[in-house]
Amino acid sequence: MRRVYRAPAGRQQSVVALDGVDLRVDPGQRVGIVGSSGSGKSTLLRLLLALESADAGEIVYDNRPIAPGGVRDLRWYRQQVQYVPQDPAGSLDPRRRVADLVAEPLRRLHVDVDHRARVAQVLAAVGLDETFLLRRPHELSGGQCQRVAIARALAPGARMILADEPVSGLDLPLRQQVLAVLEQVCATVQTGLIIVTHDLSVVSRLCDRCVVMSEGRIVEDATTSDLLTRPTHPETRRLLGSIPRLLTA
Ligand SMILES: Nc1ncnc2c1ncn2[C@@H]1O[C@H](COP(=O)(O)OP(=O)(O)OP(=O)(O)O)[C@@H](O)[C@H]1O
Repeated sequence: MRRVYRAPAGRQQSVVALDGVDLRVDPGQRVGIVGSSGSGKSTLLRLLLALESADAGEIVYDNRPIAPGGVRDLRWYRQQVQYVPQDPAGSLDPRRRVADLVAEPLRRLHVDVDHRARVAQVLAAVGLDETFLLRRPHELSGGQCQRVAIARALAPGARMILADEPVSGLDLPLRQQVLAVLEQVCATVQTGLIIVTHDLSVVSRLCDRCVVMSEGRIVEDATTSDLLTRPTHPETRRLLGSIPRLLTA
């Protein structure tokens, strides 16, 4: 796949955000996408979410090509592939209650299940009991907001969760809590995960596979344990060097 952002008239050069990216993810796989700032991670995620089109190449899911389009065309895909944003507090409508926030994708995507039961089920999966149903986002901690965001993603029955730096805005104890929730959810609900992060320790905890990006290309793609113990690309070694504790683990 290739994605180029054209320069506005009279401005600097176009940016090649992705070039020659070829990624196959199997059902249930948990893949970390790491790389330095500007390496193309978020662009890849936006393409996978069908929010933007590639200039060359395509996204294929279950043998069907995916392209940005109308809500109706993409409804089935949006049910299967859901997004957890970086800033949960900012992404949750402050006026709505948790029950309503989690039910919203069920309504929008016309998911034919008992909405009330599904909301309770996914909230329980992220460790929030019914006392949270009537709270609004300002009555939640950052970690609880992120749990609600994960519950929202799970609600339509997603088979794959795409997350962009889902714990980077949280302090250390909350990061650990949310990582534990994601870990547990992936294991119990058996959903796949593609997680964009700067942090290899997040990958080592959650992912069975890791893809390293540099300047719009995939420069290394390996099992997490191989990547952490036998990195082959200089960019991977550089990223590992920024977390020395992992090198000695
Ligand atoms: N809408 C856009 N218009 C122009 N250039 C863009 C746009 N979005 C991204 N880019 C450029 O594309 C390249 C890849 O950006 P991208 O956000 O995908 O990187 P990233 O690896 O996610 O970075 P970060 O870790 O800082 O979020 C960068 O050079 C960026 O400046």
